[in-house]
Amino acid sequence: MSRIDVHAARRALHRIPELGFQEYETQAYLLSLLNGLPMEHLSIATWRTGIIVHIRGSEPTARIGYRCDIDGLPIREETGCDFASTHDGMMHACGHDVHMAIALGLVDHFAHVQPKDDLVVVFQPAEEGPGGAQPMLASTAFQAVRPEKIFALHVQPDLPVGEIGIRPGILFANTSELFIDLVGQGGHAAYPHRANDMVVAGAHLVTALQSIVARNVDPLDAAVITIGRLESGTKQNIIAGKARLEGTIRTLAAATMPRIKQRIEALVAGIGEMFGCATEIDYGANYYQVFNDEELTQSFMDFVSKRDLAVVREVPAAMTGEDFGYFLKEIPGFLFWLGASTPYGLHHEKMLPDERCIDTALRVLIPYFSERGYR
Ligand SMILES: CC(=O)N[C@@H](CCC[C@H](N)C(=O)O)C(=O)O
Repeated sequence: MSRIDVHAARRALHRIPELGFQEYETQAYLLSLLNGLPMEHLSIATWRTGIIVHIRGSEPTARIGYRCDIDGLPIREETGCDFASTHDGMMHACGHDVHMAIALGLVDHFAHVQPKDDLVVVFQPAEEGPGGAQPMLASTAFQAVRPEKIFALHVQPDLPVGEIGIRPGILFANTSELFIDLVGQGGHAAYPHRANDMVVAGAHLVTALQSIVARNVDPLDAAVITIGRLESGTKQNIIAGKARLEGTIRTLAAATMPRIKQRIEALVAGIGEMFGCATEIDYGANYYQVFNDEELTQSFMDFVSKRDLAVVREVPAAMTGEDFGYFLKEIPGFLFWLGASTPYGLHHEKMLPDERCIDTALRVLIPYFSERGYR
């Protein structure tokens, strides 16, 4: 019987990163492996560029979900590894190649060893944006096999292989993307008084935005505003008539997000007044916090520790975002960090998880699902 080599699959997937909702090659590759498995108790459905695998249990008392994400990032890879991205300017720099390999390992195992309960393994597109979880959750394909509990993981560069990090309650922040356009009047560099310089306006705005977290948010309530991209101008002696800021807002408390947005709107309106320019704000994709079901999380931590399957660390909440939060808003479950021992952080062009973490994840998850540890 054919088995999936999860390490080879991870390397193959690492070579072909694709952006959200464009994961066509990824989907085709995943399907080529999944379709080679014994099909006696397996059904495979697709949803856009995602895949939903339903594994029927032998004595089902519940339907349990496991979700991985499948998209890459617009980053030019600099790992120098021999299975580096072949897609120019794109990279699996957030570990989704590893996440997919683990999900493949689960399907492979349970295709050969039928689980007692039904399992639904979800390969979800567009986690990095614009957000695949919400529409996938609402889709007929997902609702047809909707699980009663759902689980996921994310690689964590800072934790060594063999460790997992988790906490009951909030683990990841609420997020909102942020896009701001400033439109003024360009002109000759030597005649600033006849133009309306959007480089200066953009620079003022980036600086002004820093005051929101510093001065409008309770210091005991964590929040972040990061501007990751600032684009303006075309040439050194031309005054720029446009500027675009792209960033993200993160808050641990859901109620802080609208307050920050109000302040951003006030500051952007102020910049419009100050520089006499038109302004536009777009909040792009918003992700709901990842809130781990407290009872399920605690019992998972005990399950893993008692069987010595991995070292379990209770970690603080992080300001990362994950649209898996939308699954957890509707279906109880949890997400945990999987130690991946790499010196470079998530979204870094040299980030390369130690792939032995795939074995840790399978060592933890296979008994958890087989023995119905979630009951
Ligand atoms: C785990 C991780 O790195 N997730 C991403 C999620 C992206 C959210 C959204 N596109 C945004 O930028 O706000 C993260 O950046 O935390």
